[in-house]
Amino acid sequence: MNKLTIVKVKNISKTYKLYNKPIDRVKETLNPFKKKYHKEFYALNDISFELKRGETLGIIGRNGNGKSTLLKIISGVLTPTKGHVNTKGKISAILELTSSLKPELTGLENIELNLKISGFNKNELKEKIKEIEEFAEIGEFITQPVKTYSSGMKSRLGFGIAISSKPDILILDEVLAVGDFNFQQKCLSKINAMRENISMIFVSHSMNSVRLFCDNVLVLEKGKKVFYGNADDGIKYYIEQEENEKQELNKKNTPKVVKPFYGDLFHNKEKIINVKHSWSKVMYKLQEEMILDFSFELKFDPKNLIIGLPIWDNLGNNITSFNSDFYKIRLFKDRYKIKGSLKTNCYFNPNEYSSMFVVVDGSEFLYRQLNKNFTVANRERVFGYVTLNHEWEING
Ligand SMILES: Nc1ncnc2c1ncn2[C@@H]1O[C@H](COP(=O)(O)OP(=O)(O)OP(=O)(O)O)[C@@H](O)[C@H]1O
Repeated sequence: MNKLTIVKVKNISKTYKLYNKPIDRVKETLNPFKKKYHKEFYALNDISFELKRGETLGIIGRNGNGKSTLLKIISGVLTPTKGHVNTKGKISAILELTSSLKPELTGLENIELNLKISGFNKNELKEKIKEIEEFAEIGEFITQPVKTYSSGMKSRLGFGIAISSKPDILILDEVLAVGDFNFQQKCLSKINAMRENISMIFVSHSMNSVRLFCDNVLVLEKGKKVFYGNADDGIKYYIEQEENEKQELNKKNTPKVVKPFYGDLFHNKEKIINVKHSWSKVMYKLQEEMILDFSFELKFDPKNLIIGLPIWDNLGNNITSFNSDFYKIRLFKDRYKIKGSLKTNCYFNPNEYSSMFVVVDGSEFLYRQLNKNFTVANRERVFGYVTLNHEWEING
């Protein structure tokens, strides 16, 4: 191991046997042919890195990706299935702040016990106890059994004890996630003051703390090392990855798109030709003016011409429909040439919509074809599917 290297983690893997049913474990033990009834689960998969003196390494990753398992292996609480860890000097691990505390003993007795285990002599003890007492701010409860403490008090005491043992390697697992703001600040400044003299491994979900303290970052994903290097780059990598996953999840969670039921598409070319219809834009914002321009020619004399414009959302719900009875059409040579537009305001929720251009004469369909889809994109949402143009009149 290099002179400056304090922790060397080499090809660490930790596997667990996963059984579908508890009985499978018994079956496996009793099977004369050593038949396997379990699946192998990799909590950690071939992890290697080195930590140098004075360096702080942040380990980040989402829940269940192996961070705590790695810390436990480095601090000797767990043995790896494969690989090995070499460490130089004294390790103090705060895996669970309160795990080192004995509930029946008082705060003072707990401090004393831990300091003795850490090898402090009688002369040093008094001063150290005072230091921890001051840090933990337990007040008169320091002479009461720890089982009577609040969780915040236990955390303060646990942290105080752990850092006072003058470790060479300090391992911190989410310590800053507990306790109130003041306590967190106190821990942070204590950690900061110790940084230069010791090596630290630091698990946190707070990217700010990681950015503040860590030189390097190890990103774990499903037990694998997916990034190791400079803290800023590591955080960027992690955040980008999280964003991508969120997007994937959103895609999965979006309801299955059902093809809207439009009825049969239809075009009677004997009676209607040169039909054009299009929305002014493909994307609208809330309240924006929407225009559908249309034109067509009729090869006959209509009795009661109606243009319809039904609209569906992406799930096939028929949101609304515009209808126009109109007669004012001008005979142009042998044809009726019609040109017009429908204007409305966009009061639809953000979504993708389909609409149809329908021409009917009395009860006879002449034309039923889809327009190009339009999308409504805005941050604000309306209540329900759509908001209708309206005015309130309220008299007090
Ligand atoms: N004793 C065990 N038996 C089986 N699986 C285990 C055992 N201990 C941990 N695991 C699994 O190993 C994986 C890694 O767990 P670990 O606690 O290291 O994750 P983590 O990244 O620290 O998560 P968190 O951020 O939630 O603390 C998880 O999927 C967990 O369910």
